[in-house]
Amino acid sequence: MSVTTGAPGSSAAAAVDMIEQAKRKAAYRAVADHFNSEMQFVGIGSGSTIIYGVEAIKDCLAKNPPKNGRYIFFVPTGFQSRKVIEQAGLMPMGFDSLPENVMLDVAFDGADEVDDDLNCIKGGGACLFQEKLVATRAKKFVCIADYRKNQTRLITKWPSIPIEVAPIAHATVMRQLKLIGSIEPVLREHTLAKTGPVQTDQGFYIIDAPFKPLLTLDDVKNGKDGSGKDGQWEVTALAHKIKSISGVLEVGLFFGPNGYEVQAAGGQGGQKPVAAYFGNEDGSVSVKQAQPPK
Ligand SMILES: O=C[C@H](O)[C@H](O)[C@H](O)COP(=O)(O)O
Repeated sequence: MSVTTGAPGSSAAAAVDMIEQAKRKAAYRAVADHFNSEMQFVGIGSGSTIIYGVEAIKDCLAKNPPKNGRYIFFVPTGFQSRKVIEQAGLMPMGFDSLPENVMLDVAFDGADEVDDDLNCIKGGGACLFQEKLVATRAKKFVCIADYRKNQTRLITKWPSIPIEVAPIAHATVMRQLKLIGSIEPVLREHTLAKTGPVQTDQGFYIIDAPFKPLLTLDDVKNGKDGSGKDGQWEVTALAHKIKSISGVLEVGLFFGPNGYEVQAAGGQGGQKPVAAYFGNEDGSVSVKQAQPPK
């Protein structure tokens, strides 16, 4: 996760403040559109933007508390996420404690980049495995981000795909990634005081794998070749290819049918969001959304 800072009063500080305001605006809109106090189970993602999502939920509950002393359970996607839930005074529930047949009413999360088909790159903050578990357990998965994440294709501004790997397999996975066209994948390492590889909540490593900008399904329908020839991939094809490498726990591409489509076909949730909210520089919010069921 990159964090830009600047001296108070400087133009860098003003830019940071504008980005934070954009995230907050997007979060409040997303929560207003997709959360209410009658819900019972809500997924909470990871990163800097979801903090505003939880703030918006807390504000909403202060105005409209659940009736008859009922609790809403908030399911985290990792350590940081659980702390955010606890610090807001909300009730956390571990993913593995969810009753068997229960779906989350909604799950909110950030994203590193979102394309025009609502495919996402996630894992910039080293969380992606639990995020995918939670997203696919939700009736609707909703992303919140700022304008920098809103792109036509993935790997436009965000440079690489985070991939969670078993430590023992990291070198062999990196070799495989190069063979399928990744341009110099790197093992993510700590950049501050501690040295060594970043470890996820599962004790795994993260490889950041750059690729050429990814094609959408529309690009393929319009005749472009996304099969990986010359390292040019369509999102879904690449996600399956990476997931099939031994040693990969999860890939930070959220793709395929969204929750509405999966449920219409008799399944549970989907890993692609049904809506993504982007706070803009001018204070407005842009929304990309899938067609809700009739
Ligand atoms: O690993 C981190 C998660 O996928 C985050 O949701 C994603 O990186 C977005 O983070 P942020 O809200 O800090 O931009």
